[in-house]
Amino acid sequence: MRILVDENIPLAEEFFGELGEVTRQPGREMTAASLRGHDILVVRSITPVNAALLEGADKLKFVGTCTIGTDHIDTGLLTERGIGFASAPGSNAESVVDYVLSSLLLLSEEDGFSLSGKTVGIVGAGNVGGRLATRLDNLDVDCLICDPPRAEAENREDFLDLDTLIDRADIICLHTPLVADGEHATHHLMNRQRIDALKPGTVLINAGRGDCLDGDTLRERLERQADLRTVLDVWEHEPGVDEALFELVDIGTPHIAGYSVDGKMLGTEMIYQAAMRHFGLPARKKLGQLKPDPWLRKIVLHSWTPPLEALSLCARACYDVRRDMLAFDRYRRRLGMAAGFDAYRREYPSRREFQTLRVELKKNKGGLRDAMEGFGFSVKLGK
Ligand SMILES: NC(=O)C1=CN([C@@H]2O[C@H](COP(=O)(O)OP(=O)(O)OC[C@H]3O[C@@H](n4cnc5c(N)ncnc54)[C@H](O)[C@@H]3O)[C@@H](O)[C@H]2O)C=CC1
Ligand SMILES: O=C(O)C(=O)[C@H](O)COP(=O)(O)O
Repeated sequence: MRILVDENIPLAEEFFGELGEVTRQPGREMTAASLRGHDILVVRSITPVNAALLEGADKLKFVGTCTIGTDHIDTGLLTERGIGFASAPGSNAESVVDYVLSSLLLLSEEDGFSLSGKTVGIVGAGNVGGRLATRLDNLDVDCLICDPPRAEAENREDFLDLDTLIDRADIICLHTPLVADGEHATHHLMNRQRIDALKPGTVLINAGRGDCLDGDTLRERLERQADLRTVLDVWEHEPGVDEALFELVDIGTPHIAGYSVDGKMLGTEMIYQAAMRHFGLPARKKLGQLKPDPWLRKIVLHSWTPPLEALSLCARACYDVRRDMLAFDRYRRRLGMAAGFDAYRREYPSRREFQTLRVELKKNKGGLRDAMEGFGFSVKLGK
């Protein structure tokens, strides 16, 4: 078999090599011509798998995307053409939650607020939003949820509509998929009326999809009144991000919230397993054998540390969003926005999830253990 794989997918040779020849290509350069003769296509979010690309599907039997989002895939067309398909739901959800928590820690340090005094509104409570709610809940942070599809399916009367959530929350986190139409469409879910309704001081985070938020309107609001705190990992028209909006946000990163080593490698493994199922073959390779050890395995807190100090110490040691903000800024100054956006993602440095870090506590009191576990670290009580 011949397998065409995006250049930015780790362990593709290790997983897919047993099936045949693996060819790498930058995702934005994949065309019908490059697809010809391939049996399997493995992509990331930057490759639209649509009628134009599938012109070259002369032998294609299976498409996998090593991502959670599937808005770049014409799944209906794949079904019509009898081509198997799989995505990697949940693969990098922990990584996105780490990103959001690191951003919140940074803003809380800069502005001198405590997360425990804030109400966080989560829009889209699936794998990412649901895990974020659990971790915040563990820290006794009040969470409000807006997720109309789940509210309907599960009869959840405690979920709110988006306008009520905007009215009540101090921090709003968008984790919706991009859905173009239908009852629960999310294109410009944060539209002019909702962006104008944001209270001064609101923290707005978008780590879902850029098109879920009307970027021009947000830019206009920030130009008019610099009274919001904004964190954008996803943008309209990536990689050609609006420079003026980028300059105005507090934390701006190039769609890397889900870029932990753990999340990316799990995505590859999930697509490998799905491909093997599709072809009726045994999936013998396991990620456990292939994943590198984290650079930092353990932190020992020798004496009691106030929980918030301990959290930010360990979170920063594991993943600090500042690294991505500063590095991306350097890349875009050197290469220009679009080239810098893609180059930083391609050369992304190693990053491990909070759950890979073991925190050893010599003394546990004042809810320290609960706070550390609640934040996602694995905790051991030492002697
Ligand atoms: N920035 C990044 O690097 C990453 C971004 N993502 C994006 O985040 C999205 C969410 O990821 P998951 O939580 O894993 O997906 P998921 O499919 O597990 O959850 C999405 C949730 O959004 C809800 N939803 C759908 N329409 C809605 C609406 N109109 N209003 C409110 N809620 C709505 C769904 O009911 C579902 O519970 C992905 O679709 C992807 O686009 C995912 C991973 C990494
Ligand atoms: O999983 C998703 O959905 C994502 O948004 C990816 O983590 C983003 O990575 P790329 O596919 O754009 O490299």
